Amino acid sequence: MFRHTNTNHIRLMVVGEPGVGKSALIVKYLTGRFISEYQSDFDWKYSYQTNIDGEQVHMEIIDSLTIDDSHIRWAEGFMMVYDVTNPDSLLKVEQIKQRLDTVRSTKILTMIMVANKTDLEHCRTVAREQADAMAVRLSCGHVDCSACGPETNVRFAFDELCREVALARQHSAKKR
Ligand SMILES: Nc1nc2c(ncn2[C@@H]2O[C@H](COP(=O)(O)OP(=O)(O)OP(=O)(O)O)[C@@H](O)[C@H]2O)c(=O)[nH]1
Repeated sequence: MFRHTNTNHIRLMVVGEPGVGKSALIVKYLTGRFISEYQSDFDWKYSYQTNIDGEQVHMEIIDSLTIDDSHIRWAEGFMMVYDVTNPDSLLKVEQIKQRLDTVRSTKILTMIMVANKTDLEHCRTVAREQADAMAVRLSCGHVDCSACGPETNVRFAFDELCREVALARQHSAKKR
């Protein structure tokens, strides 16, 4: 899938209400480790090389405290994170989507919704059906994750977003 693109350089942004586990998910993806308390007084841009579907991919990932317009224009793919124990964080996803739509000239956004903290299933207050319905409304994938659980789902979420970005590039290249 990636070989049809001009470059395997992909720019991602992870967004969501404070405390949903954005930094924890990124660090888990990059290092395979869960860091429970993460100092987050700054915006961070990570650079990471990995192999997806047999191809080398170089990605940059922004973990931002504030959702800056320049970052929204910079990113090609958005990971919208909510916390399954915090219903407000799900509502925030829709608000952020509206913000992204306003800042971007196109309504077609490459994004994935991530339900984080699924290790706290016993504390879940977000109805799975409500979140699934939102993912359908926003036309995006929806993945369960836990930054302190197995690495597999976290890896799947980031890799899947990269695949979506590569697909979106192919579609826009065909239109030209
Ligand atoms: N149980 C559990 N706790 C998590 C998980 N992910 C993150 N946390 C905890 O949630 C808290 C917030 O995590 P962060 O990664 O700092 O969240 P954030 O979204 O980056 O927060 P801001 O930087 O404030 O926007 C920390 O105490 C983490 O240890 C998870 O999957 N499960």
